[in-house]
Amino acid sequence: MKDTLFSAPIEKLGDFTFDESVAEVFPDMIQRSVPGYSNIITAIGMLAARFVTPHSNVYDLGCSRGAGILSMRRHIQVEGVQIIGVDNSAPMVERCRHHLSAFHSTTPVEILCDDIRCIEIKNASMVVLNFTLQFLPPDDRLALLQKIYQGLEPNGVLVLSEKFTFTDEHINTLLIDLHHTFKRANGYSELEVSQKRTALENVMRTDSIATHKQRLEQAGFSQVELWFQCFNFGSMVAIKSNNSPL
Ligand SMILES: C[S@@+](CC[C@H](N)C(=O)[O-])C[C@H]1O[C@@H](n2cnc3c(N)ncnc32)[C@H](O)[C@@H]1O
Ligand SMILES: O=C(O)C(=O)C[C@]1(C(=O)O)C=C[C@@H](O)C=C1
Repeated sequence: MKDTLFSAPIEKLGDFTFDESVAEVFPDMIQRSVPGYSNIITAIGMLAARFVTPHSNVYDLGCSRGAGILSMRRHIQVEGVQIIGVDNSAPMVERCRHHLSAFHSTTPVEILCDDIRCIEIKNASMVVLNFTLQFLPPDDRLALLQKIYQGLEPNGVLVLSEKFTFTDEHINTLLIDLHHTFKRANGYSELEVSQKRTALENVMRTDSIATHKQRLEQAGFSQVELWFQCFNFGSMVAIKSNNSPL
């Protein structure tokens, strides 16, 4: 379904939430809003083919309607893998479960309606945070990454995709502007772009690439790299090294 949520003037613009109306249009919204989204989803599948090991767990934290899970599941060839998707939006979880059940697979998937800060992560070969960390309060981000690091097995991978801010004001303005041009090219009006931006202001706090790298390293990851960037959006991989002390 087409996203027209911000197309008419909204008198009292509240904070953006992943409610019923957002969940309904979400695939169209994210596809038209995030440059490179499809490439990232495809690459998550390619990474799953390389990193997922037999008899391990795979987590998609903030899985929304399950695009990342489907991509991983299609590429997992090893046996005994359990995929766990987590999202605290009930309307997203409902659609995710329904969508996944339409495809046959031998790899089981469990979708939990829960807060990613509360779940246990263990025996993981791959963890995905695809545009989710930016919605956590900044003070909670390090603890989540530490929990992920501890739950990963050696050689396990974390994929972290985010919208970024840039410390150079000129570059920051340029990349935000290019993102808005991208959204306009995808059919969003000036009003839609600006109302969504205001709605996101209090709920989505973005970090710089340098902040993400530092935080990942602080959490324990020694191998961290940005593998994709388009304008102010991108995706990083962080690998738990083989000779990790933890
Ligand atoms: C931008 S969407 C993620 C998109 C999705 N990963 C994909 O690739 O299609 C962010 C998701 O994170 C979920 N979310 C945000 N904070 C959360 C939290 N603390 N616990 C669980 N889910 C959360 C939201 O409900 C939303 O579905
Ligand atoms: O639409 C925007 O401007 C965004 O920042 C995109 C973004 C995201 O980065 O997660 C914000 C909220 C929606 O979940 C989909 C995409």
